[in-house]
Amino acid sequence: MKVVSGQVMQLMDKRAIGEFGIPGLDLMERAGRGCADAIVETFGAGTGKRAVIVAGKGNNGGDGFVVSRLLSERGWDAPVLLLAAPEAIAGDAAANLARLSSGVVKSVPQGIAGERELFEGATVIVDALLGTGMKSEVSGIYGEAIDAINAAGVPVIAVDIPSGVDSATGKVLGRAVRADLTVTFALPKLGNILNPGAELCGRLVVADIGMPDAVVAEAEGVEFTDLPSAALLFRPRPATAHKGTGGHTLVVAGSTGKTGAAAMAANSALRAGAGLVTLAVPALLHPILEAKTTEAMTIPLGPGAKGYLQAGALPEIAAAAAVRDVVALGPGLGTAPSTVYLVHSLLAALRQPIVLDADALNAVAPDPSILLKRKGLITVLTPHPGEMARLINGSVPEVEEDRIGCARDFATRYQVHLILKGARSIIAAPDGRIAVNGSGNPGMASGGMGDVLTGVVAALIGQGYDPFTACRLGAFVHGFAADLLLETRGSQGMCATDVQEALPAAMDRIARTRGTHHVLDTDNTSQGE
Ligand SMILES: NC(=O)C1=CN([C@@H]2O[C@H](COP(=O)(O)OP(=O)(O)OC[C@H]3O[C@@H](n4cnc5c(N)ncnc54)[C@H](O)[C@@H]3O)[C@@H](O)[C@H]2O)[C@@H](O)CC1
Ligand SMILES: [K+]
Repeated sequence: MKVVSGQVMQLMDKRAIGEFGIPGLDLMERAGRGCADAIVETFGAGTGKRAVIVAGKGNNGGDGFVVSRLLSERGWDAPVLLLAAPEAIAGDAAANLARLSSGVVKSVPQGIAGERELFEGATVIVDALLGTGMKSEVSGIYGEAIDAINAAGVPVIAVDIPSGVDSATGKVLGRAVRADLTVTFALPKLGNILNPGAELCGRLVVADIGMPDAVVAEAEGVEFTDLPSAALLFRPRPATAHKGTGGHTLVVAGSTGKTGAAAMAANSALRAGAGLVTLAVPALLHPILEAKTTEAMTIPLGPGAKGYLQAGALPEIAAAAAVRDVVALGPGLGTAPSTVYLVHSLLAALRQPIVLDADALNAVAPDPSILLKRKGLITVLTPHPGEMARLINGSVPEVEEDRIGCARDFATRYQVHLILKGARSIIAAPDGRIAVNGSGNPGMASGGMGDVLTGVVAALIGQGYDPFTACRLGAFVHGFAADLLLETRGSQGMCATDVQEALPAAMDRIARTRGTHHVLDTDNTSQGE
């Protein structure tokens, strides 16, 4: 599903009105109806129900006026608190204000401090203060209103986006409404899917406001991977499948104390559908990995009694890689200088697709330009924010400040695919395409999860998925396996091997979801695909 910034959505609104002749009033009517429908669906018929609409002076407030009118028609009591003088309202919003019955609107240009009793006993508060037109930090009467909404102890429905959330970044500008449900229009905005905005939205519903398909198709945006989108990416196995169809993944991993990383990457590749997996490890650790793995084949690398890989292992690894479809490089490798040298040599020597993680990323970080030696080949990096910070010679806060920008800059500059991990992982392609992953939960904040992801992405590339799809689908499958575990086991104490074992069920659920509605999208099933 496509996701756009608020600014792009404003341009889309303009195109719909200017080029396609759709009256702005119609768009506003459908937006308000989408909200009113969601409210009635959630809270039921109107008798005795009261929605308090807190409206700002722009079109977000205009949507709120429509909500008031439509809820009144359905028997609700739907008073409006307008944080402006009625004369300050213009355009479509003014037209909708004029359609409200007398006594419904209370204009409070001085703020809502004296009006809080209106919230007492309300069924729901409708936040129609600020939408995509928010320009600056929220303060003054708008800030007080946001605080009052959050303090009321009443369910909150946000119109388009919780007021105070920047629709382009998901950041809170000063303060923001915490909503239980957000009804957004035509397409989600970036602020609806990026944290902290995503969390402040509560459940997200995308209402169809009749945006022309061409406007949606031509809008600049990013992809969001939810369950139905993942199902469209997923290719079920053909009936004639054999182990060759699943590809052969080579995992180069492990050092003393980190044999688990090697085992998880290999086993996760198998659980993600790799036909064959070979695990190449330091010879000293070979007996341990032989015991830890069953289906994976193993190669003991390098003579000598070192518990880590050394530069001399290059020819053996290159020979092994030459007859495999993809190489996963990094889990548990350690940072011995000879291992770092080996990683550099492998990057220059191997022609196969490589998925780099963990210590392989640390080996690259001092001089990422080594990645340019692989220009034209498939290279995937899967850094967490700490590894990403090292790759850009910056800090974690710098990475977190602009996760999309950071991932896109690195991917385009070094011509790699990249998964920047963390809640709502960002997937970036060398041509600048971006996807945001919609699966996963806080239970995944434990060691080894990255090794599982590496195995999954490598296995998908081995199965013939193009690298961008492998990254999108891999990130989704990984998070979704963890989401399935929530249903039965909760998030506390979730282990990476639990996620590894849940991968087949996750992929099965994804396969069976084909053709169903977007998780976030109850009103509009296929826009943006
Ligand atoms: N034709 C359209 O453009 C449509 C717009 N729609 C709605 O319109 C919204 C956008 O409307 P607008 O562009 O009028 O913008 P908003 O209604 O989001 O807010 C703009 C108003 O708030 C003021 N403002 C901006 N930042 C502020 C701050 N930090 N503190 C206090 N006041 C601030 C601005 O000066 C302006 O008066 C969307 O989010 C959506 O809800 C929908 O009705 C669908 C159609
Ligand atoms: K809002």
